[in-house]
Amino acid sequence: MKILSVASEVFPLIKTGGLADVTGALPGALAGLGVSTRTMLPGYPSVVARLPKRARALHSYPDLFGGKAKVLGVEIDGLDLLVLDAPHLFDRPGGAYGDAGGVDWPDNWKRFAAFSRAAADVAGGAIAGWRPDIVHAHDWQAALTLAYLRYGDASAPPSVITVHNLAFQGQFPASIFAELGLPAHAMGLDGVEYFGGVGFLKAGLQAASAITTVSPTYASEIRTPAFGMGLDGLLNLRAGQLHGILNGIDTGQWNPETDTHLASRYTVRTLKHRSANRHAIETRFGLDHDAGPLLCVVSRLTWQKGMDILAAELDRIVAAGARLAILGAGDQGLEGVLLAGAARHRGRVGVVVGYDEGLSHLLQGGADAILIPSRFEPCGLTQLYGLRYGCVPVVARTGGLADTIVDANHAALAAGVATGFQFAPESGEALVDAVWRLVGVFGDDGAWPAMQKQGMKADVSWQASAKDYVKLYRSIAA
Ligand SMILES: Nc1ncnc2c1ncn2[C@@H]1O[C@H](COP(=O)(O)OP(=O)(O)O[C@H]2O[C@H](CO)[C@@H](O)[C@H](O)[C@H]2O)[C@@H](O)[C@H]1O
Repeated sequence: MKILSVASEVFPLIKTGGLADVTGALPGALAGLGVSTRTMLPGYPSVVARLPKRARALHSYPDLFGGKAKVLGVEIDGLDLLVLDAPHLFDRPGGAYGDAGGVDWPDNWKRFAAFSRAAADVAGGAIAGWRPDIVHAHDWQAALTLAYLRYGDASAPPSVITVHNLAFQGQFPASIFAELGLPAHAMGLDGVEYFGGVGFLKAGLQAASAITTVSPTYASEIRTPAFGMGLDGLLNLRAGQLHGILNGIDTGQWNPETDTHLASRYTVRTLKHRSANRHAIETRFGLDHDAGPLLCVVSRLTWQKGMDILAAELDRIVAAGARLAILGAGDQGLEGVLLAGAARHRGRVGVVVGYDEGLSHLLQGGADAILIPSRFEPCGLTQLYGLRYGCVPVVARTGGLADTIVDANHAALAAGVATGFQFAPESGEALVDAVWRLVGVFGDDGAWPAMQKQGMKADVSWQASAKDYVKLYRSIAA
């Protein structure tokens, strides 16, 4: 079976968050099940820089939304890629979605409409000798692919759309509709129209043969007004086609036994070797060297991730005897509050502002626990990395966090099945209460390593979920 995966981020070529991890790892897991994936992504500068000199142009456009464009076929790091090389849309400094200051590009609608147009062309057979059996679009940036297929190509292959985060919907004014090249009747309630404008994600949800999101709990949550972000009505209408398939992780990239980002590598049998990583973290974050629990955070600094809740509780977390190493970037107001907290608690709280893949591995490999106080979390990957690295997750009970962590309540501890700490509601009180519970278990040198080891035994690979995707692909192809 042949899949065309369409995504705006793919690790290791371009990553701003968890989407890239998933689109970079899933093809490898599917390959073992007899499913081959070609992944289409935009030709950002970081992607074009990785292309071989003579990458083959498999399809060309004299004019794609205002400039010349080509679809280049390459293989990089085992991924079979189709890169949309369209310099007028993607060759610019800054990030994938905005300038260096984080402000969204004003022509994002055009960039991702063009990307989707080209993906729909590939799905329809634009590349000689290759046509996919299924089109799998990820998030709003790829969603319009399915609308182009729905309104353009009667023989279009069946499709899946995966929602990695319903908070990002690609909502634009109605005035852009005329430039999308869709027929007039597409601008309707069951088409691309969304609250009077054009909704890219909405259009994809409407057109897809099947909808998935990245955990079973989030699949239920988004059917409620509290989590549906305006799309719960549509998702309820399409509930029969909505599936929650848990993310896995790339257990090759994330393996404490071989991870070159660590100061010291280890296995479930040599947990004591984590102490060198712990020491390296303390040095890097300017923290005291002591025997109390070292907590970490690896996160986008946003409201979704509950980083304001965390920032407001630094004093009480420090008072509980914990130290905290925070790696994050995002909201500049939050960066300031956290840096001020670190200045107030020298030696107890350290903050590194920025995006640093290697440091994120070191934190998982040396901190005792990772805090994830998200207000909502479609799946979450950092708790899965935490499990694999013996970095005990402390999570809000929501979305995929609720699905992947076994709370250390009395019964779970007694049965030896606990893998972390869950708290609810998503409040400062509940977070601090969970930290106190952690401090209690940390002081028990039987229970604590048992919990680390139990987490390390959890299956966080793609194995089970890749099978679920194959089942879904087969069911819609039939
Ligand atoms: N400052 C920093 N430096 C280095 N690395 C950093 C970093 N900040 C974050 N990261 C890394 O970025 C990734 C973030 O993963 P999340 O699961 O939290 O995804 P995110 O919320 O971006 O995406 C959405 O999509 C994913 C994938 O489906 C869902 O799991 C998730 O719930 C949903 O919100 C992890 O690999 C993490 O280590």
